[in-house]
Amino acid sequence: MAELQDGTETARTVVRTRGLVKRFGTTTAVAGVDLDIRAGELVVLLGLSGSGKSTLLRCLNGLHPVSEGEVVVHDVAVHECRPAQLRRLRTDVGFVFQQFNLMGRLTCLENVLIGALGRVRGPRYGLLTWPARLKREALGHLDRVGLADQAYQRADTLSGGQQQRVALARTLMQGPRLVLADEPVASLDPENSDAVMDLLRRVCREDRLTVLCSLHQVELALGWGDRLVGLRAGRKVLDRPAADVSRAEVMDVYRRLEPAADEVAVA
Ligand SMILES: Nc1ncnc2c1ncn2[C@@H]1O[C@H](COP(=O)(O)OP(=O)(O)OP(=O)(O)O)[C@@H](O)[C@H]1O
Repeated sequence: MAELQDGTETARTVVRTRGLVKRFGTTTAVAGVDLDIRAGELVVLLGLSGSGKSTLLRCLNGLHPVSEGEVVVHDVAVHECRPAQLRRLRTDVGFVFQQFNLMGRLTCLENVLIGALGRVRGPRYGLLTWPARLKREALGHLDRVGLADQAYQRADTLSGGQQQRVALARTLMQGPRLVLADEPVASLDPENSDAVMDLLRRVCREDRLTVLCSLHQVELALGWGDRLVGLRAGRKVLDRPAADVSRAEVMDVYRRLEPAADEVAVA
């Protein structure tokens, strides 16, 4: 938190992009986005398929090098980072994927411990090779996501919702200050989607984590986001507190692009 001259506190900016452009060949996926995200916010990224949500998320932790513009995360200029600096930055930035990316044949506990690989030297083969304090910590994270009883069960025997909660526990184990979640509930039913969003919201509040999460479901976005950011064809078309946004305004983000005049078919 930064302190203002009058003594009040203002949340510090965790993510700042200016004129962010990402091109893939002739496709412009992100077309000049300015974005500021403050510590402790849960920001939801909305937009049609192909509007640039995943690309924007991946530019924030350097998974995609930017084509133009600036990306600053935790005061690190990501657009100028060398590979070693990017690796360091990523220990501070968790990434949650739609498909969980768990190691199915490993237990839930081992999967969570993978989040601590950056904190130990050398590879680990099996539970016995992990320090007891890290195992206790991992069990604590599993408990927090409601899966302590499944700690020694193979991850691929869990339901999709449970697997995503294990993936969240693994992210928490990493100890990040920023979590980027790319459609974390896209393959879950409504009940499990709510459970995962509730968890994201809780870690955001309790640990003062900052979360940027892309979603397709308008109701979830309105229900769980502090702020909604809408993308259309790579441009930011909405950026407001969720409490001030109507459903109709969110639906407008999903409006199909009008075809250009010269593309309109003539009979
Ligand atoms: N690695 C890539 N190579 C080439 N084009 C890409 C690549 N990644 C994304 N694109 C293109 O960039 C545009 C934005 O894609 P992106 O995946 O960011 O959209 P999205 O909003 O996340 O879509 P979805 O909701 O379907 O995941 C699309 O036109 C896509 O085809």
